[in-house]
Amino acid sequence: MKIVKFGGSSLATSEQIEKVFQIVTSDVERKIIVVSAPGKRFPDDIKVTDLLISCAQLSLQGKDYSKEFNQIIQRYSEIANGLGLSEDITNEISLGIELSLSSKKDHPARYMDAVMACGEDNCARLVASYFQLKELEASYINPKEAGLFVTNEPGHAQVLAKSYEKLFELRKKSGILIFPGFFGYSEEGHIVTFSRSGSDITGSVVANGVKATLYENFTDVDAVFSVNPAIIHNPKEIKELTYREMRELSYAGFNVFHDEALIPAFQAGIPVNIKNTNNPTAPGSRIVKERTLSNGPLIGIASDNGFCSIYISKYLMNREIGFGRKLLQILEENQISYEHQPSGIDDISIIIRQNQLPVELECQIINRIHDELDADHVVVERDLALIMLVGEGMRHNVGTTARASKALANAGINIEMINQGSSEVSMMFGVKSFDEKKAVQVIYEEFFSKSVI
Ligand SMILES: Nc1ncnc2c1ncn2[C@@H]1O[C@H](COP(=O)(O)OP(=O)(O)O)[C@@H](O)[C@H]1O
Ligand SMILES: N[C@@H](CC(=O)OP(=O)(O)O)C(=O)O
Repeated sequence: MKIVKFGGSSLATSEQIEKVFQIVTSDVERKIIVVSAPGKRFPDDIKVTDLLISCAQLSLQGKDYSKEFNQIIQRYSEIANGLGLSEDITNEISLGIELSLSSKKDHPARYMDAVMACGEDNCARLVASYFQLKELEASYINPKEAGLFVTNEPGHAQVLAKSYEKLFELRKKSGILIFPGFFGYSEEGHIVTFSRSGSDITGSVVANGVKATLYENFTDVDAVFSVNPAIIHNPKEIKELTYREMRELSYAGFNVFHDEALIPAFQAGIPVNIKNTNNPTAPGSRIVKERTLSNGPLIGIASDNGFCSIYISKYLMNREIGFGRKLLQILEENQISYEHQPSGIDDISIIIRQNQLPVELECQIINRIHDELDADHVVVERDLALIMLVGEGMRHNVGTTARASKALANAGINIEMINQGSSEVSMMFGVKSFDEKKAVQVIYEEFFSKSVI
């Protein structure tokens, strides 16, 4: 049994949904179909999820949301008409979204989640109706009925272990099941969404639950590329990569697959195949436990910006028991999570996402670090980008750091920080955000211009 997830780009129009139908019916193993909400039809288009967010925000502020609401209904209506479905389904969708928008607002984050989930939920109902119209035995399944239970963390749900046993029972259901992605239910019965792009997580969780043989993730590119195609034109395709490599790359900026979506599939040993809805016969990229190391040290280079570092130095920091704990406690008390923590003998840098550190908070934190830890220097550096070099081959290749730093130096790019991940499959360079693209380009040139992967 295969679990097949289709992303927003694969559900954006009726023509795309016809492709989905062809793909599903071309393989009898494709039994459970996880769908996102209709995504962008063209680069400047707005995803249905973003329109729902706008509606919910306006509604929370007591403002008129009819313009955005009509845009949403228009999207569903065009799809339904294009697929030859009756007007009834659009009317039902309209009523359902209106009902959700007029529900209780006493818990805004919970309200937002319930409205956002309408995107996937209605898309699943629509796809199921279309499959039925085509005389396929297919039905919509609600995540609560299926047993997808999650933590009560609005916008950041995590699956509860008890879901897996319940999801296994889906194997007994006949016909094709259309499962809405992106949300589950808390034990109290509330709708809770995963983080953005979280339908990938639903697919992985369901694949684990039913012990699928394969998790196919259909998107709009032929493969996972070794670098973001927005930075390098026509980059090399990755045929096969390990779970660890994909986790590092998606965390660091490859938004083709959600970084939290690997663990459930990995735990059940289920391979993931990223494929293209617009070119389904292309083999795509396979994410597996182990791969043969035929290429050079790297499989991919990812990058992301919007980081800052808090640099702290204090003579004999290495001998001071509890220094790190006290430092992290200051962050914890300010509800700040950190991403990396490169350190030396007398100094340490804490890398955090910049949006967690408004300027007022920065001053307070600097003062506390000076006062409570008696630090010699505390410096906050903003607007950093992190360039992540990833590859299982790094463990067996000497000189990777030297090659990357030489490429950066030749391009006149200053390295703000280097961090070798303890997993030994990644290495991170911190550069100024304005150097991000150039840094990725020169490192790509150094490692990929002649290699075969
Ligand atoms: N390294 C990469 N390989 C492939 N695609 C990438 C990579 N980095 C970023 N992307 C982008 O990810 C997009 C697919 O992800 P997404 O937009 O979430 O698709 P979907 O609508 O299927 O969920 C691609 O169109 C591509 O622009
Ligand atoms: N629709 C949700 C969840 C999702 O997974 O979407 P997509 O498959 O389009 O990335 C979002 O936009 O976040």
